[in-house]
Parts: sequence; structure tokens; C-alpha cells
Amino acid sequence: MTARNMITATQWWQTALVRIQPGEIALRGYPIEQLIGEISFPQAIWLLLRGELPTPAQAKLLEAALVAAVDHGPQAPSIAAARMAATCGVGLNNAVATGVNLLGDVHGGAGQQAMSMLRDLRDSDLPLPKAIEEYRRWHRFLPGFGHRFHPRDPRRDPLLRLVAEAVEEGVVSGEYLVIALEVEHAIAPVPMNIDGATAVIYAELGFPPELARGLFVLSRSVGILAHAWEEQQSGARIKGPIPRPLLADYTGPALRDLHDGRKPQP
Ligand SMILES: CC(C)(COP(=O)(O)OP(=O)(O)OC[C@H]1O[C@@H](n2cnc3c(N)ncnc32)[C@H](O)[C@@H]1OP(=O)(O)O)[C@@H](O)C(=O)NCCC(=O)NCCSC(=O)C[C@@](O)(CC(=O)O)C(=O)O
Repeated sequence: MTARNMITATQWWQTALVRIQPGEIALRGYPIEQLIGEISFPQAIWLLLRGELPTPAQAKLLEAALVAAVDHGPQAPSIAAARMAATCGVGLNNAVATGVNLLGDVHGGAGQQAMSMLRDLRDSDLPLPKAIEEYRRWHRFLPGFGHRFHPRDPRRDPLLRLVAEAVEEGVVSGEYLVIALEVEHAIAPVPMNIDGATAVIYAELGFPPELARGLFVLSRSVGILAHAWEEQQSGARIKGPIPRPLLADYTGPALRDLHDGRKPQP
């Protein structure tokens, strides 16, 4: 190792998030003793992710998005998977990880794509209706819209109402709200879903698209944990995806004899 590429132990991990010394924990420069009991969990999330404390109005909007996505019952594949895992004798952390790992582009992770779409539409040189038309030529399903279960996602209206209020109060600009509503208008009657509505909030608050997914996962982890815990407490063992008397539809060949038409083996 040459002197040039030698690094000291303190340079190996570099972080601007937290200062740890014996007897000292400081988040973004604030001693933890001052933060405990003083700031809310959403404020702590914002502080770590963004570097500064949010205003109370910003924290309220972030909190609303986090609360809205917290749970969607065992109909949500991520919750069902966590509950199944919890009956298999794995630890609670493994059950939670199983659920979290199902959050992808189609289920629960569409917020990131929705935010990228809203940004692309904002940055397009085309007038908004034309930009949406162009986007639709390449994407059959627009992220953040439609729901396999709810004709109208009950989380949409209260979230968008809060954004509209925040626009009126000058907390956020409203540019992403306008774009998302225009998209919704273009693909009517398919309404915005939780991922779309929270993408509007995260975009209005200035988070990058990747964090829309990260924050959904953070919020949904609470529901996943609670479901895994509930299932574990029930004492159920090896619970499968369908009740025991029900069988998966078999679509392969009919039963056949391995020895039919074959010479008996010596
Ligand atoms: C979600 C779903 C697959 C549903 O499909 P569906 O099966 O109902 O739709 P289909 O029957 O295929 O479509 C019927 C007609 O509407 C048209 N149509 C539908 N969606 C359209 C759309 N986005 N853009 C344009 N057009 C659309 C379609 O083109 C067709 O038109 P046509 O061909 O003319 O007949 C679909 O929307 C979709 O991919 N969305 C984008 C991805 C997305 O945002 N994912 C997040 C969903 S939230 C979530 O994951 C969190 C969750 O809520 C989960 C939970 O637990 O469920 C939780 O909290 O955990």
C-alpha cells in the first residue's frame, strides 16, 4: 500500500448524519438529549434525510403520507407474505424483511416511478397535455394510478386535500399537484392511488424519487411488523397462502405410470 492510497481508520466510514463519540450522540449536529422529547419521529426522519429540521407544516405533510401508507391488511401481498413467514418459526425481523422484499414496482414501490414521471412531465418541453399523451404512448399503466382492490383509493382525497391546503398556506408550490391532477384527468376514470398521492407530497416537499419508495417502505414496515407480530402471537404454524382444504388448480399432464411402455429394469 502506498502512502497515497493509505486511509486512516476514521476516514473508512464518513458520515454527515451522526457524530458518535464515547458518551455523545449528535444527529446532524444536534445532541440527542435535546432531540428526545422535543422533535417528532417525522421530524427526525426529515432531519436525517435532509440535514435540517423541517418546518412544522412540512413535518405535518410528511407525517400524513407516512400515516396513510402504514397498512393495507392481508390483501396486500407484502403483509400476507410477512404473516406467512411469521408462522414458519423465523424471527420477527425475518418476517418483516420477507414482507418488505415484496414491495416493488407494481406493489407499494410505484411511488418512485410516479415521482419520476411527474418530474419528466414537469421538465418536458411539450405543453402538459401533449407531454402526458406522449408518456402514455410508451406506458400502458401510469405509475401512481389505479388500484386492483379499490375503485377509488380512500387515501387519495385526504392526502390531496392536505397538499391543496399546504399550497394555499404557501408551504409548497403545488406544481406537482397540478401535473398529477392533469394526468388523472387524462386517464379518467382511473383515479390516483396511495403511491400517486404520496408521490405528489414527496415531490412537493423536495424529496428525490428514490426516497418515495424508501419512505413508503419505512411507513409500511410498521404495518408489516404489527401483522407479523399478530400472526406470531396467534400460535399458527406453517400457514400457507390458501386454507388447507383448498388446492391449487393443477394444469399439468394427467396421472401416468412411470413404467408404461418401458422395459422393466433388471
Ligand atoms: C395497480 C394496478 C396493477 C391495478 O390494475 P387493475 O388490475 O385494477 O387494472 P386492469 O384491470 O388491468 O385495468 C383496467 C383498465 O384500467 C386501465 N388502467 C388501470 N390502471 C391504469 C394506470 N395506472 N394507467 C393507465 N390505465 C390504467 C387499464 O389499462 C384498463 O383499461 P383497458 O385496457 O382499456 O380495459 C394498475 O392500476 C397499475 O399497474 N397501476 C400502476 C402501478 C401502481 O401504481 N401500482 C401501485 C398500486 S397501489 C399499491 O400497490 C399499494 C397498495 O394499495 C397495494 C394493495 O394492497 O393492493 C397497498 O397499500 O399496499
